[in-house]
Parts: sequence; structure tokens; C-alpha cells
Amino acid sequence: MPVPTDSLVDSQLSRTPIPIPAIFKEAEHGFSLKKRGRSLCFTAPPRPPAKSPTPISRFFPNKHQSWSQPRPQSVSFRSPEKKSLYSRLYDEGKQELFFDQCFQKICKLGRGSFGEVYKVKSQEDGNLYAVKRSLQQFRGELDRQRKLEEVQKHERVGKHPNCVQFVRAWEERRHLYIQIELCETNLQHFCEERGPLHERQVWAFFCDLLRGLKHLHDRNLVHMDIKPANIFICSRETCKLGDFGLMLELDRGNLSEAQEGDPRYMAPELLNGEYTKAADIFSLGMTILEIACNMDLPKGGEGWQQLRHGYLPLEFTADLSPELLNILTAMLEPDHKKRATVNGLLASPVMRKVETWRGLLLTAKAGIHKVVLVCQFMLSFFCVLWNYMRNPLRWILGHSDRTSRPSSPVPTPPGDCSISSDLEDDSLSEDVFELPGISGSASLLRCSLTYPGEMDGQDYIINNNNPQSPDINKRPSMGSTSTPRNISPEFASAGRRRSILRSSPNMSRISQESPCSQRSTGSSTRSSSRLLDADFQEHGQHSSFEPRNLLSMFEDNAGNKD
Ligand SMILES: Nc1ncnc2c1ncn2[C@@H]1O[C@H](COP(=O)(O)OP(=O)(O)OP(=O)(O)O)[C@@H](O)[C@H]1O
Ligand SMILES: [Mg+2]
Ligand SMILES: [Mg+2]
Repeated sequence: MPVPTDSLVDSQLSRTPIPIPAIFKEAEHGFSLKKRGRSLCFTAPPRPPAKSPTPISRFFPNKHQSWSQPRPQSVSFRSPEKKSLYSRLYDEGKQELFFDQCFQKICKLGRGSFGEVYKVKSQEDGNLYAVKRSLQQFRGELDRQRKLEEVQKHERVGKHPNCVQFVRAWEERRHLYIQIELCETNLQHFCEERGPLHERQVWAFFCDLLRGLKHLHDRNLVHMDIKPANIFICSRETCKLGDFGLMLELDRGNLSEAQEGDPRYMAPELLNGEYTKAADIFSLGMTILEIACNMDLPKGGEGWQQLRHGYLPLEFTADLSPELLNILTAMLEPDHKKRATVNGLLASPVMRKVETWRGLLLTAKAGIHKVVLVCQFMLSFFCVLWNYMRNPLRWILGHSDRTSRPSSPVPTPPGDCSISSDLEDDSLSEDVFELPGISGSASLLRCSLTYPGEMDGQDYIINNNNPQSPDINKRPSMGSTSTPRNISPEFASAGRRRSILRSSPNMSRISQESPCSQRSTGSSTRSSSRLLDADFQEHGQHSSFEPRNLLSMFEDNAGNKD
């Protein structure tokens, strides 16, 4: 690795090296380019569980604690009194979770150290959201308080176009659920899909992120975990800061609880316990360096030290414009007191220019989007009108024929077979899919059950590898994006095993890691899938169960027609 001969940099590098935490021992020693499409699940093991001792409540469970009761409860720090969760769709008499009753689970979007995030459709308003569900149950009151703090932090952030929007949160059966605005992808996935970004795109994202960061810093909030996996891209490629789980509230004096984020993006002064807004500037600088240079940031070793001594590797930064290089140098200044501030960066002439054209571009995109919507509406309206005018009699007869049929549930389009509203389905799928050769038939059976009436003369073939299937299937990885720690050999081998499973033709579609695992259907088929579950349990063997049910279903169908 060539180190610049510049005497200034040399003198900086010859200073006593910054102590590296023990977890970086195995980290790489130099800089390298990003490998395209590399799966995240091998590099990002989840964080170890909280360090607190085993809670007494484990041994003497306190039945009177309101949060350990089965009823869902709203979580909000704006109104301290406990409120039971209200929804016109929620029926307390049912065993199903509030989440299952009020949302249609579409697929898993990702996983971090705290929770799993699902793409869902709200049954109440029909909109799509992301719901983050804590991975583990509360282990006691302290653990619960710690988890609930993320809600408090979200509420403190408030509304801003460059921060992921919080909707509401609730707890049920010792799990926390946080409903947030749905984003299209995160910056890490975006860069993996698109490869090196054009500098113009980098400036645009940079501008958005600085605005989001200004919103936080103006409120004395420090994000503490800025990295591509915690940056989200929403409609029309707007960048937003998200995952406020490690956020510090400087005016609340909660610095004793501060945790460092990902070591690759971590500011050097954090090792000395200096928690300031400057740490966010450093992490954002690292993020921009990574996406602008397509660089694989080191987790430790010599490369990690060099970046924290103000040395930017020439072989990566050579193509950057002098403006971007200057800004990055100011953001990655080793001394946090001399580092650039968010206001200083936004006030720089180059950033003001970027802000102006970014504003114009977003307005133009929004305008074009509206025009396209109007055109689409007009087109479909004229198509209907044309059909009607061509043959009004057939149209009326056809229409009345269709409406006179006995009412049957609206068939879900094939792509929607992935929609599930049952969290418990995860375990069922795992069992089912351990049996080779059963997956395709099982999905066919489940999707067949979506059409209890006649099939409208169409063949609904569920193609597991269909590129037209829900968009989430195209995600390169849905693995954990949590802060990397040492990868144990067992973890690495487990990861390899998973990848082998995923590449096997029988397992490809239904792996637990699959972004949009195409499991059971929506609410209309929930009872059917329950029947299936019962049948699986009763017969133990899936292969014996399946043909019998398929046949009986066709017989029933034929009988009904007779
Ligand atoms: N609003 C969202 N829209 C789309 N995808 C999301 C959203 N929120 C989270 N995700 C996906 O889920 C992943 C994990 O989410 P998040 O980072 O919030 O979890 P976490 O458990 O707090 O992670 P960490 O270990 O970084 O603290 C993200 O990297 C992203 O891929
Ligand atoms: Mg995260
Ligand atoms: Mg988090």
C-alpha cells in the first residue's frame, strides 16, 4: 500500500497509533475495492445480547406487570399514561396478534441487531409501511426500557423529509413493534445493485443527508450510527437517515449509555469517550468516501489507522473532483474540534449550488410523476369508454353476467401469494422446506387455496423464479445489516451452509433468508393455512399429506360445480 511521502502526513502517521479495540484484531490491513453483490449475512453477525445480568423476573415472573400481559399496548413517550391500542379491525377475543390482525405481512426487508423489519400493508388505511419487530422478547423491565428507548428517540426526531418517519409503536407479548415509513431500499443495497455511483448522484445523496443531519444536530441529537445500511432511499431517490436506536440526546445527559456504532465508520475520538456531533460528521464522511470511491472500508488494522490520521488513499480518491476531496478531508479531520460542522458544510458554495439544483430536480421529478399519473388515468378511462362504444350490448351483457355470479373471494394475483400475515408461518415454512422436493407443490397448494371458487379459466402458475414476482425478490441481500463484530468460524460455516441451501434449486425460493419468502396467503386464506398446519402436525409427513388434499380439493371443486 503506497503511503504518501508528504512530510506532513508522515509526521501524523508517526504519532502514537490510536488504540484498537480487541474486536478489530482480525480485521484486514489495507484498502480494497468493494466486491459487487457480496452478501451481507457473512459480514454482519448480530450484536451480542445486552450485558445486563439475568433479570430476577426470569426466576419469579411478575404476572402483574402490565407489559407482560397478552393485550397489545401503545408505546409513546409523548403521552406517558398507558393506552390500549385501538383499531377498528382488532378483535380482542381472537388469539392473533395485533400485528397479524391489522397488517398483511408482505415480506422481510432486513434484519439488524435489534429487530427484523417487514414490509406490510395496513388493513386500516391500505398503505404500505415497514414494521420493525424486536428480535427477542423483553427479558425484564430494564431490557424493556432499553428497547422502548428507540421509540422515544424516534419521537424526538420528529418530522423531516430527510429522516425516516415514525408512525406509531406498540408492545405485545413482550415484543416491541415500531411502525415506520416504508423506504425502497437502503444505501448499502442500492450501491451493491448499481455498483460505483456517479459523482453527481453522490452529491445529491450527500446534500439530502446533510439536511437530515442538520435537523438532528439542531435538536442536540447525535445519530451515532451513520452508515449506508442505516440510510434509506425513498421515492424519487431521496435519501433519509434512519435507525435511531443508538442516538444520543446531548441535552438529556445520557452520555453514560452511549455506544459506538459500526467500527468502519466510527470517529477516532469515541475511543476516548468524546461523544459529540463531530462523530456524525466523521461517519458521514466515511460513508461518502465509501460510496464515491466504491471502497471497502477497513474494520481495523493499518488502513483503519491511516484513515483516522487524515490520510485518504490516493489510488481510490484520484478520480474525485477537488471540491469533493476538500469536503471529505474537512469531514475526516482527526481532531474533532477542528472538524467541519453541518452548518459549515451546508454553507459552503459548492453545497449551496448542489442544494439549488437538487431542489429544482426534485420539483421537476414530482411534476413529471403527477403528469404520468394523470395520463395513466386518462388512458384507462378512454380504453373503457372505447370498449363500451364498440359494442355496448356485449359490454352490458358481459357485465351483468359477471355480476350475477355467486360472490367468491377476489382471486389474489399470483405475485400476492407471498403475502402473509402470520408470523408463526415462519416456523412452518422452515419445517416444510427442510423436506426436499416439497416446496414447489406446497406453494402450489397454498396458492390454489387462494381461489376457492372457479379459476376464471386462467392458469395461475406460481413461478418461484419469476423475475416479475414482487420487487423485493430483486434485492441482492436481506441479511443482517447490524454492526459487524468478529465472525466466529461457526457463524461463517453456518453462513456458507445457508448459501448452499439457497443455491439449491429446491430451496431457492423458500429459504428463511429469502427476501420475499412466498409463503401462505393473506387473511382470506389464513384459515386454510391453519388447516394445513393442523394437517402437517397430524400426519407428521408432509409428502403423504399433499396429494390427498390436492385431489380432495379438486373433487370438492368438481362436486360444487355439479
Ligand atoms: N423503513 C424501512 N424501509 C425499508 N427497509 C427498512 C426500513 N427500516 C429498516 N429496513 C431494513 O431493515 C434493516 C434493519 O433495520 P434497522 O437498521 O432499523 O435495524 P436494527 O436492528 O436497528 O439494526 P442495527 O443493527 O443497525 O441497529 C435495514 O438495514 C433495512 O435493510
Ligand atoms: Mg441498522
Ligand atoms: Mg439500530
